[in-house]
Amino acid sequence: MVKRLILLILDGAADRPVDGKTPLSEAYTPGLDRLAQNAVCGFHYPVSPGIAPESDLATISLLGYVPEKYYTGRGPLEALGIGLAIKQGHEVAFRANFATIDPATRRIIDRRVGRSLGSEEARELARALDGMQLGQDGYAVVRATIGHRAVVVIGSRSQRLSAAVSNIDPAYVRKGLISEAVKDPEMVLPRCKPLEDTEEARRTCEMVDEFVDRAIEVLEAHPVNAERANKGLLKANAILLRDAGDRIPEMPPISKQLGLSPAAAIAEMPVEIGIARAAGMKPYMVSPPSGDLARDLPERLEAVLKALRDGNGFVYVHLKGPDEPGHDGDFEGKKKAIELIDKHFVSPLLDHIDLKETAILVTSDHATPWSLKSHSGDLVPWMLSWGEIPDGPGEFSEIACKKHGGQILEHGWLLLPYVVEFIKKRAQ
Ligand SMILES: O=C(O)[C@H](O)COP(=O)(O)O
Repeated sequence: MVKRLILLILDGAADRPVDGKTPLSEAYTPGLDRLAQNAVCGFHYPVSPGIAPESDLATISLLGYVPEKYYTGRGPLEALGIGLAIKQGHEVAFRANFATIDPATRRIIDRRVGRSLGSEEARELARALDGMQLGQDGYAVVRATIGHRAVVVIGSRSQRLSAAVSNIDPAYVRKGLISEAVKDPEMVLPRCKPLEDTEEARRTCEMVDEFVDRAIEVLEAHPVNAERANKGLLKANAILLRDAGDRIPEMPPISKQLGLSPAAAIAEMPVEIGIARAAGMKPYMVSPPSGDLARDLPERLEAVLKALRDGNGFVYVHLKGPDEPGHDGDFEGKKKAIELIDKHFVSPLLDHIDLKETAILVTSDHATPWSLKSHSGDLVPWMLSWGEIPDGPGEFSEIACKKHGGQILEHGWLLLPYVVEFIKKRAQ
């Protein structure tokens, strides 16, 4: 009988075959191969066919929550992940990126400052922007998170604001509350557009534009950027805002949804920590990604083992590794990230669990094809490994799961119910 289920999400690991190969299919993964001896596998569209989701939307869907019903934007989840409360109606939270632009033309040179901004540098820059006064009684709260990433809250002391505003980031376009990755975006810093015909949305856009414009001046003049320029590094002289939201999603606890409790989460990025909190999971905190997977993964593994020892019936694990090389068009880097996760996480995990009692569901939140350098709406493979399953595909990849033939799910939110039902039926 399954006493516990581990959901392992390899961020961005899924890919689009080129010459019949993907980083997953080419990676050396003895741990995943062991899981694939006793497994079923298939595919899912993380949200719905044709949607190239961001990680947060895809993860909420994969945890079994229908986005149209629960999703309220990435900004509030990033804020929740770092313990920043939002005053609903008077504040709007955004996911932000420090970026490099040409201030004269507003052309975006690099949306992530070349992934070269240290978290301490980002904290100094955030401090220079935090508390900025906007309009009559507006303000900005700015918190750096990991690397070039940040959370920005735009607020007004007396007036109501709205999250129905466009992204100040061309890489993701807003369609209602969700954002989708844009293929070959025009890399120019846009102005904010209200997405509803209300005074609140117009007012919020005015404050967003004022913040973004004044941030360029402050960042251009900041000593951190003078130092970076002297070292020949890209300046972090702009801040991109996206995925506005004005409230935390109200989601029923996942342990109730699954009938597996209690529920725990091991996640590296603020947004997934925020999702875990919103879903009623206990986060087992780990240090932020250092850029060295071999150094970080043992700590992640230890946190998972502690969550299992503590008696959690559902453990959600979200490992960031493969996504960034996918965004950077780096096939070898993505393959290497998968191999390191296998070597330092999956393989040693298997030495500590009994697959007769612990089932493991491995998947990816979305595809980040290295050939596209962005998220895509491609089908994503999933694999359920459990000792009671007599055989399996023998390896975990888009190629192997296609050959093995398995359930294709139109929406990611169908996956966990399908897996729980599969286990129940087989256990009878
Ligand atoms: O790495 C992240 O924070 C996201 O998953 C991708 O966001 P980006 O496109 O701004 O890097």
